[in-house]
Amino acid sequence: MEKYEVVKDLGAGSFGVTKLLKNKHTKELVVMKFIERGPKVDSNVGREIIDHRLLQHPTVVLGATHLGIAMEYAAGGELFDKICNYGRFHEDAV
Ligand SMILES: Nc1ncnc2c1ncn2[C@@H]1O[C@H](COP(=O)(O)OP(=O)(O)OP(=O)(O)O)[C@@H](O)[C@H]1O
Repeated sequence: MEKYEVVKDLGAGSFGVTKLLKNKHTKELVVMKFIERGPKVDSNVGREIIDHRLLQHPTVVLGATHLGIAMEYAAGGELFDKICNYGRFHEDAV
């Protein structure tokens, strides 16, 4: 993890916090979801890892205190907002 610097916190979900990281050398952006090791790592987390594997093979990092799931950065904003705006656009068109 020393290769990366935190750009910003993206948000927090039921399991942990998600941060945007930048590789200090290549400048590549990556998203990492940090889940504290312990009881929170349950079958729901397992399902999330399987879901990510179906989309794109994730890098799962096991640290001393946290489980990390690395993802591609989706920079286009919130999917929820896009779906709501899509619905509004189609209502207006009718
Ligand atoms: N790959 C990503 N690229 C860009 N933003 C992301 C990415 N993954 C998560 N985020 C942002 O981080 C926030 C928190 O994500 P996280 O996966 O921790 O929780 P969630 O999916 O919103 O909630 P829950 O885990 O409770 O279903 C998201 O709402 C989203 O705004």
